[in-house]
Amino acid sequence: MSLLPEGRRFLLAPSLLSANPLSVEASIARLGGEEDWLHVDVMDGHFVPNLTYGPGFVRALRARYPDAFLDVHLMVQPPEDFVDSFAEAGADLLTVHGEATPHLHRLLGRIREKGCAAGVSLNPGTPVEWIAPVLHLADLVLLMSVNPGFGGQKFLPEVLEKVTALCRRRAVRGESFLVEMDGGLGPDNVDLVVSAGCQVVVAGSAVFGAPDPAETLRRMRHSGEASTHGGSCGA
Ligand SMILES: O=C(CO)[C@H](O)[C@H](O)COP(=O)(O)O
Ligand SMILES: [Fe+2]
Repeated sequence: MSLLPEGRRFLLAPSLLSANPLSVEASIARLGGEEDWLHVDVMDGHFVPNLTYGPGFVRALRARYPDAFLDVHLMVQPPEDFVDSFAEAGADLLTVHGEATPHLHRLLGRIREKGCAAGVSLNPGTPVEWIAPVLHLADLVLLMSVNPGFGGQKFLPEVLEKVTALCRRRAVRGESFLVEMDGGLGPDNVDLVVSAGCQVVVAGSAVFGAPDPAETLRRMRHSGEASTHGGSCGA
């Protein structure tokens, strides 16, 4: 299964972490329908030093936006305890951190059994070799380009090497996972990550902190589409 619609080079996933928590609907309306996915950051105060939403938030999003693609980024430990409830709440994609469980192989299988696409994420300090044995079970790899826990941090360019390594491996093995980048992204650097081969770009503060979030997404789309392909790794 590929999550990338035919003819699309990359998708934009605004992160609700930077939306106004008192008026999430109004924040989503300000995206003007320019978003491809809605990125939902779930934090447990244990795997990461911050707290956000539970499955009830995803259930409410699903009820209000039945056609939205809900990209749920689980920064929780152990993720095994939460996969079923977020799947049943209506997530489309559940991404778990490779660092958060010794049972990644079993867990990715469980996510698919629950009817969701399965994603695996890595912190900036974790090498891609860590997840090599499970890549055939993944629909998406989410590379953190900041240390997880907070929005508004600076993009760490050293993670671009991981995109190159993953794209090479994907081509050699004929695998189909997408590569998503998350953290410190916006109109000024989307071209860099799309040309490196990323197919999903998350952006929180750059979108919701802008005077016109819809226009910011249009600028990001234009910049990413105009970027040059990065050799054999370009999407
Ligand atoms: O997973 C995350 C943080 O752990 C967020 O998705 C990410 O930080 C997005 O925010 P910003 O674009 O402001 O960096
Ligand atoms: Fe995220």
